Amino acid sequence: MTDGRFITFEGGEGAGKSTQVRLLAESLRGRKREVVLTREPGGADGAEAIRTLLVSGAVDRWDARTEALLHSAARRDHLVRTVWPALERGAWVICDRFADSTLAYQGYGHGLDRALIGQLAEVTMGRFRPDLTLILDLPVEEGLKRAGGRGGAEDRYERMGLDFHQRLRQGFLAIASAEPRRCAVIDATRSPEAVHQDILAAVTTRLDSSA
Ligand SMILES: Nc1ncnc2c1ncn2[C@@H]1O[C@H](COP(=O)(O)OP(=O)(O)O)[C@@H](O)[C@H]1O
Ligand SMILES: Cc1cn([C@H]2C[C@H](O)[C@@H](COP(=O)(O)OP(=O)(O)O)O2)c(=O)[nH]c1=O
Repeated sequence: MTDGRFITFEGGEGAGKSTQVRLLAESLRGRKREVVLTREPGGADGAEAIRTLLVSGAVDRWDARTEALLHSAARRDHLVRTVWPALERGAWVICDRFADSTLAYQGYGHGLDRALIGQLAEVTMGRFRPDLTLILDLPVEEGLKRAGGRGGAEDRYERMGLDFHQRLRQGFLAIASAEPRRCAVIDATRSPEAVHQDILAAVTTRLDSSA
Protein backbone atom coordinates (compact mmCIF):
# COMPACT_ATOMS: atom_id res chain seq x y z
CA MET A 1 0.00 0.00 0.00
CA THR A 2 1.20 3.53 -0.76
CA ASP A 3 0.79 6.56 1.51
CA GLY A 4 -3.02 6.44 1.47
CA ARG A 5 -4.81 6.97 4.76
CA PHE A 6 -8.19 5.79 6.02
CA ILE A 7 -9.99 8.19 8.38
CA THR A 8 -13.38 7.30 9.86
CA PHE A 9 -15.94 9.44 11.66
CA GLU A 10 -18.18 7.96 14.35
CA GLY A 11 -20.75 9.13 16.87
CA GLY A 12 -24.45 9.19 17.56
CA GLU A 13 -27.26 10.61 15.46
CA GLY A 14 -26.91 14.30 14.61
CA ALA A 15 -23.39 14.60 16.06
CA GLY A 16 -22.28 16.54 12.97
CA LYS A 17 -20.40 13.79 11.17
CA SER A 18 -21.63 14.62 7.65
CA THR A 19 -20.84 18.29 8.22
CA GLN A 20 -17.32 17.53 9.50
CA VAL A 21 -16.55 14.95 6.84
CA ARG A 22 -17.25 17.62 4.23
CA LEU A 23 -15.13 20.26 5.98
CA LEU A 24 -12.17 17.88 6.40
CA ALA A 25 -12.39 16.81 2.75
CA GLU A 26 -12.29 20.47 1.66
CA SER A 27 -9.25 21.17 3.85
CA LEU A 28 -7.34 18.15 2.60
CA ARG A 29 -8.25 18.77 -1.04
CA GLY A 30 -6.89 22.30 -0.66
CA ARG A 31 -3.55 20.59 -0.03
CA LYS A 32 -3.57 18.82 -3.36
CA ARG A 33 -4.03 15.22 -2.43
CA GLU A 34 -6.68 12.88 -3.81
CA VAL A 35 -9.45 12.74 -1.25
CA VAL A 36 -12.27 10.21 -1.44
CA LEU A 37 -15.34 11.01 0.61
CA THR A 38 -17.56 8.06 1.37
CA ARG A 39 -20.03 6.65 3.91
CA GLU A 40 -21.44 3.54 5.52
CA PRO A 41 -23.75 1.82 5.17
CA GLY A 42 -23.16 2.55 1.47
CA GLY A 43 -20.30 3.95 -0.59
CA ALA A 44 -20.61 1.44 -3.46
CA ASP A 45 -23.57 0.38 -5.64
CA GLY A 46 -24.34 -2.88 -3.83
CA ALA A 47 -23.73 -1.35 -0.41
CA GLU A 48 -26.08 1.56 -1.19
CA ALA A 49 -28.80 -0.96 -2.13
CA ILE A 50 -28.30 -2.69 1.22
CA ARG A 51 -28.39 0.71 2.97
CA THR A 52 -31.99 1.23 1.86
CA LEU A 53 -32.93 -1.99 3.65
CA LEU A 54 -31.25 -0.80 6.84
CA VAL A 55 -32.21 2.85 7.29
CA SER A 56 -35.93 2.77 6.47
CA GLY A 57 -38.95 0.81 7.64
CA ALA A 58 -40.08 -0.56 11.01
CA VAL A 59 -37.69 -0.27 13.94
CA ASP A 60 -37.95 -4.05 14.55
CA ARG A 61 -37.57 -4.93 10.88
CA TRP A 62 -34.40 -7.01 11.52
CA ASP A 63 -33.15 -9.04 14.44
CA ALA A 64 -29.76 -7.88 15.73
CA ARG A 65 -27.77 -10.67 14.08
CA THR A 66 -29.39 -10.20 10.66
CA GLU A 67 -28.78 -6.48 10.92
CA ALA A 68 -25.09 -7.00 11.74
CA LEU A 69 -24.78 -9.37 8.77
CA LEU A 70 -26.36 -6.80 6.44
CA HIS A 71 -24.00 -4.07 7.68
CA SER A 72 -21.06 -6.46 7.26
CA ALA A 73 -22.09 -7.40 3.70
CA ALA A 74 -22.43 -3.71 2.82
CA ARG A 75 -19.01 -3.04 4.41
CA ARG A 76 -17.29 -5.78 2.44
CA ASP A 77 -18.73 -4.46 -0.84
CA HIS A 78 -17.68 -0.92 0.07
CA LEU A 79 -14.13 -2.00 0.96
CA VAL A 80 -13.65 -4.11 -2.16
CA ARG A 81 -15.17 -1.65 -4.64
CA THR A 82 -14.26 1.73 -3.17
CA VAL A 83 -11.96 1.93 -0.14
CA TRP A 84 -9.17 -0.52 -0.89
CA PRO A 85 -8.73 0.57 -4.55
CA ALA A 86 -8.57 4.23 -3.43
CA LEU A 87 -5.96 3.46 -0.73
CA GLU A 88 -3.92 1.53 -3.31
CA ARG A 89 -3.86 4.72 -5.44
CA GLY A 90 -2.54 6.64 -2.44
CA ALA A 91 -5.77 8.55 -1.78
CA TRP A 92 -6.90 9.73 1.63
CA VAL A 93 -10.29 8.12 2.24
CA ILE A 94 -12.67 9.82 4.65
CA CYS A 95 -15.62 7.70 5.71
CA ASP A 96 -18.82 8.73 7.52
CA ARG A 97 -19.22 5.74 9.91
CA PHE A 98 -17.43 2.39 9.77
CA ALA A 99 -17.02 -0.80 11.82
CA ASP A 100 -17.15 0.93 15.24
CA SER A 101 -20.79 1.72 14.43
CA THR A 102 -21.50 -2.03 14.29
CA LEU A 103 -20.00 -2.51 17.75
CA ALA A 104 -21.81 0.55 19.13
CA TYR A 105 -25.23 0.08 17.49
CA GLN A 106 -25.59 -3.69 17.15
CA GLY A 107 -23.38 -4.48 20.17
CA TYR A 108 -23.90 -1.82 22.85
CA GLY A 109 -27.27 -0.70 21.43
CA HIS A 110 -28.95 -4.00 20.59
CA GLY A 111 -27.00 -6.28 22.91
CA LEU A 112 -25.40 -8.47 20.26
CA ASP A 113 -22.48 -10.55 21.59
CA ARG A 114 -19.21 -8.65 21.14
CA ALA A 115 -17.19 -11.76 20.31
CA LEU A 116 -19.60 -12.41 17.45
CA ILE A 117 -19.13 -8.85 16.18
CA GLY A 118 -15.36 -9.42 16.32
CA GLN A 119 -15.76 -12.59 14.24
CA LEU A 120 -17.85 -10.71 11.68
CA ALA A 121 -15.15 -8.03 11.47
CA GLU A 122 -12.54 -10.71 10.85
CA VAL A 123 -14.60 -12.23 8.02
CA THR A 124 -15.37 -8.83 6.51
CA MET A 125 -11.93 -7.18 6.60
CA GLY A 126 -9.31 -9.39 8.27
CA ARG A 127 -6.89 -7.16 10.21
CA PHE A 128 -7.63 -4.01 8.22
CA ARG A 129 -8.46 -1.05 10.49
CA PRO A 130 -8.77 2.76 10.09
CA ASP A 131 -5.59 4.80 10.57
CA LEU A 132 -7.58 7.33 12.59
CA THR A 133 -11.11 7.36 13.99
CA LEU A 134 -12.70 10.64 15.08
CA ILE A 135 -15.50 10.07 17.58
CA LEU A 136 -17.84 13.08 17.73
CA ASP A 137 -19.33 13.16 21.21
CA LEU A 138 -22.30 15.14 22.46
CA PRO A 139 -25.30 14.63 24.76
CA VAL A 140 -27.88 12.32 23.19
CA GLU A 141 -30.76 14.79 23.45
CA GLU A 142 -28.77 17.45 21.61
CA GLY A 143 -27.87 15.05 18.78
CA LEU A 144 -31.43 13.82 18.34
CA LYS A 145 -32.67 17.39 18.31
CA ARG A 146 -30.21 18.27 15.54
CA ALA A 147 -31.03 15.09 13.59
CA GLY A 148 -34.77 15.69 13.93
CA GLY A 149 -34.38 19.10 12.33
CA ARG A 150 -32.79 17.46 9.29
CA GLY A 151 -35.94 15.58 8.17
CA GLY A 152 -35.95 12.84 5.50
CA ALA A 153 -36.99 9.19 5.30
CA GLU A 154 -33.77 7.64 6.65
CA ASP A 155 -34.86 7.81 10.25
CA ARG A 156 -35.19 4.17 11.33
CA TYR A 157 -32.34 4.42 13.85
CA GLU A 158 -33.40 7.86 15.08
CA ARG A 159 -36.70 6.30 16.15
CA MET A 160 -35.01 3.86 18.52
CA GLY A 161 -35.53 4.89 22.16
CA LEU A 162 -33.49 7.31 24.27
CA ASP A 163 -31.97 4.41 26.29
CA PHE A 164 -30.68 2.88 23.09
CA HIS A 165 -28.96 6.15 22.15
CA GLN A 166 -27.46 6.51 25.65
CA ARG A 167 -26.00 3.00 25.38
CA LEU A 168 -24.39 3.74 22.08
CA ARG A 169 -22.84 6.98 23.30
CA GLN A 170 -21.27 4.96 26.14
CA GLY A 171 -20.26 2.34 23.58
CA PHE A 172 -18.35 4.83 21.44
CA LEU A 173 -16.57 6.22 24.53
CA ALA A 174 -15.63 2.68 25.61
CA ILE A 175 -14.23 1.96 22.14
CA ALA A 176 -12.16 5.18 22.34
CA SER A 177 -10.68 4.27 25.72
CA ALA A 178 -9.91 0.72 24.58
CA GLU A 179 -8.04 2.00 21.49
CA PRO A 180 -6.62 5.43 22.31
CA ARG A 181 -3.95 5.30 19.60
CA ARG A 182 -6.51 4.91 16.83
CA CYS A 183 -9.38 6.98 18.27
CA ALA A 184 -9.73 10.66 19.17
CA VAL A 185 -12.82 11.87 21.02
CA ILE A 186 -13.96 15.28 19.77
CA ASP A 187 -16.29 17.58 21.73
CA ALA A 188 -19.08 18.03 19.18
CA THR A 189 -21.17 20.52 21.18
CA ARG A 190 -19.33 23.58 19.84
CA SER A 191 -19.67 25.45 16.53
CA PRO A 192 -18.95 23.56 13.30
CA GLU A 193 -15.78 25.65 12.75
CA ALA A 194 -14.44 24.99 16.27
CA VAL A 195 -15.07 21.26 15.88
CA HIS A 196 -13.34 21.33 12.49
CA GLN A 197 -10.22 22.96 14.01
CA ASP A 198 -10.00 20.18 16.63
CA ILE A 199 -10.32 17.59 13.92
CA LEU A 200 -7.59 19.19 11.81
CA ALA A 201 -5.32 19.24 14.85
CA ALA A 202 -5.96 15.53 15.48
CA VAL A 203 -5.31 14.66 11.83
CA THR A 204 -2.09 16.69 11.76
CA THR A 205 -0.64 15.32 15.00
CA ARG A 206 -1.66 11.74 14.53
CA LEU A 207 -1.29 11.12 10.82
CA ASP A 208 0.91 13.50 8.96
CA SER A 209 2.46 16.79 9.92
CA SER A 210 1.78 18.07 6.38
CA ALA A 211 -1.94 17.20 6.54
N1 LIG B 1 -21.51 22.00 15.47
C1 LIG B 1 -22.83 22.10 15.18
N2 LIG B 1 -23.64 22.88 15.92
C2 LIG B 1 -24.97 22.97 15.64
N3 LIG B 1 -25.60 22.32 14.63
C3 LIG B 1 -24.83 21.51 13.86
C4 LIG B 1 -23.42 21.34 14.09
N4 LIG B 1 -22.93 20.49 13.17
C5 LIG B 1 -23.98 20.10 12.40
N5 LIG B 1 -25.13 20.72 12.80
C6 LIG B 1 -26.48 20.57 12.23
O1 LIG B 1 -27.05 19.42 12.85
C7 LIG B 1 -27.73 18.61 11.89
C8 LIG B 1 -27.07 17.22 11.85
O2 LIG B 1 -25.75 17.36 11.35
P1 LIG B 1 -25.05 16.24 10.45
O3 LIG B 1 -23.74 16.76 10.04
O4 LIG B 1 -26.00 15.78 9.39
O5 LIG B 1 -24.86 15.06 11.56
P2 LIG B 1 -24.68 13.49 11.43
O6 LIG B 1 -24.12 13.21 10.07
O7 LIG B 1 -23.74 13.14 12.54
O8 LIG B 1 -26.02 12.88 11.66
C9 LIG B 1 -27.66 19.36 10.57
O9 LIG B 1 -28.84 20.11 10.42
C10 LIG B 1 -26.45 20.27 10.74
O10 LIG B 1 -26.57 21.44 9.98
C1 LIG C 1 -22.19 1.62 9.61
C2 LIG C 1 -23.34 1.32 10.54
C3 LIG C 1 -24.40 2.22 10.68
N1 LIG C 1 -25.42 1.93 11.52
C4 LIG C 1 -26.56 2.89 11.59
C5 LIG C 1 -26.30 4.18 12.26
C6 LIG C 1 -27.16 5.20 11.54
O1 LIG C 1 -28.33 5.44 12.27
C7 LIG C 1 -27.56 4.52 10.26
C8 LIG C 1 -27.25 5.28 9.02
O2 LIG C 1 -26.03 5.95 9.14
P1 LIG C 1 -25.88 7.52 8.84
O3 LIG C 1 -26.38 7.84 7.49
O4 LIG C 1 -24.48 7.89 9.16
O5 LIG C 1 -26.88 8.17 9.90
P2 LIG C 1 -26.80 9.55 10.65
O6 LIG C 1 -26.30 10.58 9.67
O7 LIG C 1 -28.22 9.76 11.04
O8 LIG C 1 -25.91 9.41 11.82
O9 LIG C 1 -26.94 3.23 10.27
C9 LIG C 1 -25.45 0.77 12.27
O10 LIG C 1 -26.39 0.52 13.03
N2 LIG C 1 -24.40 -0.13 12.16
C10 LIG C 1 -23.35 0.09 11.32
O11 LIG C 1 -22.41 -0.75 11.23
